[in-house]
Amino acid sequence: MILLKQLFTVDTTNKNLAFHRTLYKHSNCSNLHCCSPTMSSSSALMQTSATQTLPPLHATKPTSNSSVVSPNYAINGRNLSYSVTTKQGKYVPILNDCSISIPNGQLWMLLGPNGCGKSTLLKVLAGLLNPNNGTVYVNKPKSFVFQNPDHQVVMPTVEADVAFGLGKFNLTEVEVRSRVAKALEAVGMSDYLQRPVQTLSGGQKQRVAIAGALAETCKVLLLDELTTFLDEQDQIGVIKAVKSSLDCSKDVTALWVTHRLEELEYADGAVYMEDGRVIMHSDASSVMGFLKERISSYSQQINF
Ligand SMILES: Nc1ncnc2c1ncn2[C@@H]1O[C@H](COP(=O)(O)OP(=O)(O)OP(=O)(O)O)[C@@H](O)[C@H]1O
Repeated sequence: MILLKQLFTVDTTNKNLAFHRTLYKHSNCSNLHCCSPTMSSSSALMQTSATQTLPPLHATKPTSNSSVVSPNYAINGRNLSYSVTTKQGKYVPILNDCSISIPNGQLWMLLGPNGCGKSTLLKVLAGLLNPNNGTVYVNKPKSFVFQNPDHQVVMPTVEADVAFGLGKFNLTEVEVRSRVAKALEAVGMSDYLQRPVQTLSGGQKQRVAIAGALAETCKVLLLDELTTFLDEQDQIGVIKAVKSSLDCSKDVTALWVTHRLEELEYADGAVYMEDGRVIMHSDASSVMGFLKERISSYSQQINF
């Protein structure tokens, strides 16, 4: 496992967004192109020294080039490229011709070394960034949950926080309570209804944030490295909560950005990125096998 972490944790660049969840509670994340994330000015496509020495890649599983809107895919991004031009006028490519298709009702992981473009791709899919090229289809409503648990919860109690986004639906009090109860059950937090949010652990806050999205009947969860700040117990709690909420509802799809390979065991499928490109897009066990082989080649190389 140490080697896996070496491969996936070389560049410790910024985490560059501190958007507050309230923004998304009001907007439902569908028309946020106007939000302008504060991006790092560090150079893009920062390939890690570890992966530079690796042997050539396996063939990437081809993805369909069919219609952008497919009833089978909750998320379908085709040939997405994204670049920025710095204040100094330097052109910085970040995503290069990325295609990604996530079937309805499944939990997929978006994996890759630090700085390979995972968060940027997720933000493009969320509509937070406009791609320079390509097309995006994501089922609505969609919700984006950020990695810092303290940015996720805004109300004094768990119940109030999960109910917070429901104001726009004109629901009766009974309907609100029922949605909140169902959402908290889906993430295993039913017993925490009246808990002050400041007494929750980081993982519990993440689960409350996910419950808030589920209460709003979101169809797609875009989850950006939720376990980064959590201890091991909390990490497992959050990933299991996502899995069980998908199992409960059947029509919620989740894309989970991570660089922890051990989380792959909970996924139906995975997309592996390097250097701004999608390298592999397949079922979870194939991607795991591919990455293990890659890590083994790497460890053989550094032993000589
Ligand atoms: N606005 C920007 N200007 C310059 N470089 C940027 C900008 N936005 C992102 N980058 C760079 O693009 C690369 C990809 O960033 P991104 O955050 O998508 O990577 P990541 O795979 O999510 O990384 P991590 O695992 O560390 O979170 C990084 O090198 C980052 O510094």
